[in-house]
Amino acid sequence: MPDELRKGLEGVLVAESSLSDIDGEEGRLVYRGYAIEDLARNTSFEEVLYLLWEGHLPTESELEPFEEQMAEERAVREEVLSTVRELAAAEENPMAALRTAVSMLSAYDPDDSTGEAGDGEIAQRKGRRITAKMPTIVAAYKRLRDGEEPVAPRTDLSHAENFLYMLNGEEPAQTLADVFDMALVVHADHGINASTFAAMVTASTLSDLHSSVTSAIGALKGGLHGGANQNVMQMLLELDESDLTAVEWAREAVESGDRIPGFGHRVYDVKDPRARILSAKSKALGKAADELKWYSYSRAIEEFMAKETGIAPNVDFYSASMYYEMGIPIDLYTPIFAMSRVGGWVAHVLEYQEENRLIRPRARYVGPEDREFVRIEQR
Ligand SMILES: CC(=O)SCCNC(=O)CCNC(=O)[C@H](O)C(C)(C)COP(=O)(O)OP(=O)(O)OC[C@H]1O[C@@H](n2cnc3c(N)ncnc32)[C@H](O)[C@@H]1OP(=O)(O)O
Ligand SMILES: O=C([O-])CC(=O)C(=O)O
Repeated sequence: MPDELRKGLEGVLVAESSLSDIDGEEGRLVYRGYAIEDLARNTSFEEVLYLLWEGHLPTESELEPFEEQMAEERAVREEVLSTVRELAAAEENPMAALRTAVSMLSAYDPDDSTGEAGDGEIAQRKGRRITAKMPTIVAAYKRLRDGEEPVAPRTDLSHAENFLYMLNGEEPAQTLADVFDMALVVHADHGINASTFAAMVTASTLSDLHSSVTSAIGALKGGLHGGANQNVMQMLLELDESDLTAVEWAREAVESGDRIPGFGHRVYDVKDPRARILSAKSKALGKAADELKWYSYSRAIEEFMAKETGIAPNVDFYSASMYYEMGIPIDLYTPIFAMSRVGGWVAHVLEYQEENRLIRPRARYVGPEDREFVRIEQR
């Protein structure tokens, strides 16, 4: 029995992985050896999915059928949409609605989950279907919640374009689709983060992929993980409503011991490279719309935090103002994160199951010992 306790599993190695690597001291992130900056600038989300799932960047002749397969899987059955309708009517949180709907997809998946146990090919097919369908669920939820009918997916648009089309009922401007596609690229994988680990823990019992992804969505939802992007925007809105400057706001929060959402990271000691990429986009979108307020608040908070605490922004900090500038409702930011991260969840499950071992850590028992049992009538 080991005696060193690592709360939060900090620094514990649980697996070997060739998917993504993080240099937390230098602020570098690579997917399968490619720098995130190069991927963000030059690849589509579909190419990144292919990279994560197949191990190499696709050639044009590999990418085309892959994109077609993904596009053909976008439609979601009426039974699932009708549950989404009920959840939207009940004002269920959209991450919770997504979690429920993804779980429900399992019932209609052509691959039977009973025979799945550790079968990589089945998990890969399911991974493709779940990834293709998640944007349809998120867009349908948003439209139903707004009293509109869902827009059916199209197969002639990219993953990013099609999501924005289903969300707004019209084809997006190319510049917006490109920014959104880049956001999907930079959120797709990040080592053994909490939601990926949740997916792996579930997979390690030889459960099915829908269960893994459902576990992961639940883990991503929390404010210490993916849910922080929504909290960042709520904070910026509250700051805007207040009489304080951004620096005064941040100082007050830090002095009262509050955590500023979008700051700090378990692995990075310096600025998250994704925050660098997203902050440039947030600035560019703000400039184009002649509304730099959200970016400027964010910059001022970043500068204050760097000077006063040395704590740097993570991926969730600038995605918030960027999505806001794109007109995306705040409570969809985390579901959008999930629409991208599902690529990493599936890849890690597939990789882990190649040499699966049940994940089962221990706790140091600190409860009472040797108590005398007393029957209920005598207690
Ligand atoms: C996609 C993602 O999941 S990225 C992370 C998204 N989450 C957030 O942005 C929420 C805000 N951030 C945090 O709560 C944390 O930084 C986490 C959860 C991300 C990482 O937590 P941990 O690795 O456990 O760091 P830990 O909680 O030990 O913090 C270390 C120190 O930095 C401080 N700190 C960490 N984050 C913040 C923050 N956002 N604001 C203010 N102080 C902070 C802590 O108070 C602590 O200080 P102390 O040692 O004086 O007590
Ligand atoms: O790696 C982490 O712990 C959190 C994170 O940034 C991510 O999941 O993208």
